[in-house]
Amino acid sequence: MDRKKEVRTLALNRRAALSENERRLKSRQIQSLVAALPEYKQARTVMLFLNFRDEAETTGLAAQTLAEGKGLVLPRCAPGGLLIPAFIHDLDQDVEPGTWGIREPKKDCLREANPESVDFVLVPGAAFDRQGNRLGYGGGYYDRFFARLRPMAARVAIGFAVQVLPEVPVDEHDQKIDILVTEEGVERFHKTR
Ligand SMILES: Nc1nc2c(c(=O)[nH]1)N(C=O)[C@@H](CNc1ccc(C(=O)N[C@@H](CCC(=O)O)C(=O)O)cc1)CN2
Ligand SMILES: Nc1ncnc2c1ncn2[C@@H]1O[C@H](COP(=O)(O)OP(=O)(O)OP(=O)(O)O)[C@@H](O)[C@H]1O
Repeated sequence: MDRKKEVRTLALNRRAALSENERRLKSRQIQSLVAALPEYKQARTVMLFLNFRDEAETTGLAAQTLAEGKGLVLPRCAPGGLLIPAFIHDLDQDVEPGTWGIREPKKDCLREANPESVDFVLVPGAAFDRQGNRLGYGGGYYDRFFARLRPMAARVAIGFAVQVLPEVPVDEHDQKIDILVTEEGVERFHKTR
């Protein structure tokens, strides 16, 4: 647990050291790479997250997803480490700051999505390695949520290259991602499910 905390802090500090300009440029590259993935192109229902703190920006990708007529799902944080996936149709009107100040689907008009209907999931993270492991912020939200997806749904993490480390610590419950996208390119991992 302490090891995870250390590695999380290290990676988040590296991310925080990027300038606004670097972040904007790299975020653009990351979003283009994601949009070019066959898994994204083929997806009818896409679950993204809207960036907070100094994460890579995802708003452009969300706008593109809506413009392409795909179903856009965003997670809402609920007690117990639970994520509620819900459809949104308008990035301004259907979104409000949730528990952690993250922009999430409005609580009073939640149009819940069945996790089984999601084809593509964009996954945030604090640190990643080249074996498909990911370390989150410690909420366990995504590890719990992965269990509710169809096995064939694509789990695609994004982050800046400075967040990729030789090895991140993992526990029994940690689930692997299928693809990692940074501004430097796309890495695919062997699906074991
Ligand atoms: N944009 C975005 N949305 C997301 C995530 C994410 O990483 N990025 N999540 C990915 O899972 C979930 C939110 N997870 C979060 C987990 C922890 C904290 C947080 O602030 N934790 C405290 C420490 C709490 C403690 O240790 O008791 C902190 O960091 O100060 C925030 C969000 C769902 N939505
Ligand atoms: N599938 C699960 N079922 C029950 N508890 C879980 C599950 N996954 C994670 N947890 C619990 O959630 C807490 C946080 O886990 P962990 O540190 O792995 O989160 P993380 O991967 O950093 O976060 P996230 O998945 O939100 O990005 C731990 O206490 C862990 O035991």
